[in-house]
Amino acid sequence: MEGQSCANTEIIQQVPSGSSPPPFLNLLKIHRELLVSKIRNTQCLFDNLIKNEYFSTEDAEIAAQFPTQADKVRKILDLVQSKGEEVSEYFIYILQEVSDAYYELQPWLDEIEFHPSQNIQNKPVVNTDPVSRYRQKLKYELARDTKFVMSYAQKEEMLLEETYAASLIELVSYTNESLGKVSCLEDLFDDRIGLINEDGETIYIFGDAGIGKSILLQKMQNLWARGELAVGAKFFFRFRCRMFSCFKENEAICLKDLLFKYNCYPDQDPEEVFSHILHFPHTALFTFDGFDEIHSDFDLSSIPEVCSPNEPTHPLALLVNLLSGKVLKGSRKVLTARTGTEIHQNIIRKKVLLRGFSSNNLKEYTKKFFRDEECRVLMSNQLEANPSLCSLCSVPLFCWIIFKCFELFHSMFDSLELPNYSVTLSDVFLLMTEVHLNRTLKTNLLKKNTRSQVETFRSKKETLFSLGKIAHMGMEKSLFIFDQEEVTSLNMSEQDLHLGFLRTVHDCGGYGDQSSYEFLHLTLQSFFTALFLVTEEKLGTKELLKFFAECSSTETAQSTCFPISWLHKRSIGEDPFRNKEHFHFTNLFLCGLLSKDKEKLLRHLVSPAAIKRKRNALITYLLESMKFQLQSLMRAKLKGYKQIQVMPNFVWMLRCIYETQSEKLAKLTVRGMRANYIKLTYCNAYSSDCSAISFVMQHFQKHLGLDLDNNNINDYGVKQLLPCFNKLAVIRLSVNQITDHGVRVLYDELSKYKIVTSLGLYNNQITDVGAKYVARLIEECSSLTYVKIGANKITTEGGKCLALAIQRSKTMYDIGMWGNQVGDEGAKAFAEALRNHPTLTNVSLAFNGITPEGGKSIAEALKHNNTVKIFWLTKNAIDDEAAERFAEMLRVNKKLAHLWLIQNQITAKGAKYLSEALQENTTIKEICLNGNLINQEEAKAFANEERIICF
Ligand SMILES: Nc1ncnc2c1ncn2[C@@H]1O[C@H](COP(=O)(O)OP(=O)(O)OP(=O)(O)O)[C@@H](O)[C@H]1O
Repeated sequence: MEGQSCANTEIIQQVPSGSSPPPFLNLLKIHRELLVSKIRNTQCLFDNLIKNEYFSTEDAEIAAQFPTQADKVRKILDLVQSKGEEVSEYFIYILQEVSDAYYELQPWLDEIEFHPSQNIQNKPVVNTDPVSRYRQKLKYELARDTKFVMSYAQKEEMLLEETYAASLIELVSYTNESLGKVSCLEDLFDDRIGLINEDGETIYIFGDAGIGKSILLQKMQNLWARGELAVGAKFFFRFRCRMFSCFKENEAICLKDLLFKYNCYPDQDPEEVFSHILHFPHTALFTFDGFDEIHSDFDLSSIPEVCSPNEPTHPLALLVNLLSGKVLKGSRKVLTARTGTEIHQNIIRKKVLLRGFSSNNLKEYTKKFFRDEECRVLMSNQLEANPSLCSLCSVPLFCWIIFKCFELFHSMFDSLELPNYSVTLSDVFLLMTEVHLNRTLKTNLLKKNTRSQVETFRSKKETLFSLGKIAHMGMEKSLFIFDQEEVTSLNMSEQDLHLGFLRTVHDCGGYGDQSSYEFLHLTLQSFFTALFLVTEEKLGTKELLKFFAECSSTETAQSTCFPISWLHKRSIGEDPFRNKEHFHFTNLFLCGLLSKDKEKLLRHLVSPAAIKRKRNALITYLLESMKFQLQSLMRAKLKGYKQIQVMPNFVWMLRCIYETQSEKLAKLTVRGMRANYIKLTYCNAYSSDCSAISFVMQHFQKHLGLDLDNNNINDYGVKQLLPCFNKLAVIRLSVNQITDHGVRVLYDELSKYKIVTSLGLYNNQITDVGAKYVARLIEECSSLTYVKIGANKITTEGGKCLALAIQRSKTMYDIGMWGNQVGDEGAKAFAEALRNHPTLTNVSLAFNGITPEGGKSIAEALKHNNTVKIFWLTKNAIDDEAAERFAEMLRVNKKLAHLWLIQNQITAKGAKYLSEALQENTTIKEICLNGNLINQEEAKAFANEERIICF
């Protein structure tokens, strides 16, 4: 040590005074052993030193003849040091520049704060290290190959960057209990979370078909290639598992072949590269996609226990050895498979479950998919409008298909102006089927798929039949899980089973070790059942319509919906609360598949005669059923209207009619209604149902009342009503989810036709913006006399606009504002409207934050009003002083019949004013003071005045 510091002093002393070049030679001396242990590649040093004439070829030969790498490095260091400061500096510069080869020395370079002089920086350095050259090649190829995502239908390419959205990734235990969420892809390799088996080497990612396993691996590969996956991997090898089952049984390859021949070949010195990988296995990362896709007769139990990386073996055995760590122990492996694939527990290090899109992920994906904001908003509304579509969208593949359908619809609507073109659920499912069927073409990576939908369906006819058969068999028995025997008896091929419509189910008991299957989504089983009903050539009418009968289990439904006796089938003791959605969906798809425009496709699967026969049977049935249902509905007569109140089942009927896209059926339904006021309240109708509702309602000849109160309709739903606005005289949409945008649509449409008399918007999400549209409607449509817009988010501003519109209107009869926040200023504006209004009869400003000040203005205005009969001021802050003004008003006003002052702050004093005033007023029928500050004892004072109600 002492000697060393002496030598340093000596060197430093040699530096000419006035300049202070860094002591590079000295650095090489001090850190000699570190350099010897970390420099693995000497060729690159030789190449650069010779090229810059710092070394002669003899120098290189002398150093190269040493048998070990360490001795070679020692000799090089000796030679470099002997040649002085500049060569030493250039030597360190090589280490810095070829960072790939000397990556282990990068921390050291940081530590010594190495900054080469300008002279040295001007000297060239070439990277001739085969390992780092190989790494660069891997990076380049992966970056190139992962830049684009081929769409599932294989018809277009999209940039990964612009396509990928995060999804729900969960670390789980062997038994799939959650161990935490993965927030970034590095978490997958971090042993601090989700480690379940230290000895396992494989990170096992699983999830359903189309959930995003492959794209997740692609994202991982792309990040690595761009240097953005900080997990310390120097080499990245990716494989599709299906490749391993393409070999013949007697074929054998060794690890080197697998890496180099079947992945990426090193341009220089493969031996050195391979030996580097063998020496540093932890720097290699593998991804194996789709373990479920391996189909081979190869006997995995025949894999030998001991294995060497150099020994050729069957590729499948090599895969298993890699995954289990018998070959290249310490390397990292990521394996994906569909849910239900059997993987040996002992090879698993971590288990990762892909759950698809959360609602936030879905929003992000929607943003990426639809660049155009208008389109994006429309799509989001549609998803909100349709819970069955929305639930399908948690599976990214389905989401993509649904978005594609929407895009198509939107482009047609915009560019070709086909306002009548509508996408039905059957359209979406047909596209979904087409995409899945095209999966089999996935192997051909270079060729885009140009097959039409017809060709795809025709070529996969048998597969569709098999799937239809199994779905139908299950639907008949209410069976959703199929065992191997059932599958075999229906001749389902292995390939059909793995197309992605079915998934394997485990732990369902009773089936022993054999696999069982279920459809990926229950609606898919319904769809295939319908497809079976349509494509089974000889199927009779009874069989065809069987599931309509299944939908009617309760007495009411049975007696009201289904008039055809042979369709009735209900065993005693059947559970009336059984969920019937899958039957409803089957019927829905049956209607869709038998619609006229699907015939072009389906006649390739079944004869046109059979389709026609079935369509006729279906239409006849729907008509009879509709007639029967309508006959038994509750009917009432309102002023000028004949009302019917329909049941939730009726919404399914409308959905079916819409799916048939049959105008004739829609017209006949309207005729059969024999009513012009349709009450669809509490029918659990969603916005998407509004398409079906307007598809039928637009055929009314005259004005129509449509009551959709208490459903799940949002702005999107309002838009879907577009085709029937020209008929709507009464439109009630209270207790739904309508915002200002929906109100804007209402204004635009209703003001065009000016026939609306009554508008119900109670309990929605309307703000002052929406209130202004309603105000304009009141002003512009003298027909509008009845508006309920309470329980929204309207404040003073909106309140004032409404009041002003009412003031200007010569026809307004009823305004309901219960539960907004117009406050005193709003109340004053309403007071102005009341003065001498010619028609206003019912007014509610209940629960609107009105204090005595606002109350007084109203009382004052009512002195000058001769139309209002009922006034609600319930739940405000009216006190005795204001009550006194109301009392004064009652001495003058001779029209008001009901004054509601429930839950205010009136005491016995205020009540006394009112009671006294009644002596001069015979028109008022009641003043309701319940919930004010009057106790039982005090109330006795007004016992003689029946019209004062305190309790
Ligand atoms: N995270 C995601 N972001 C954007 N799109 C996605 C995402 N995940 C999946 N997709 C879409 O779904 C399609 C199917 O995904 P992917 O091929 O990764 O599914 P998979 O789980 O590997 O399915 P399979 O088991 O059928 O092979 C993709 O082509 C893409 O359109």
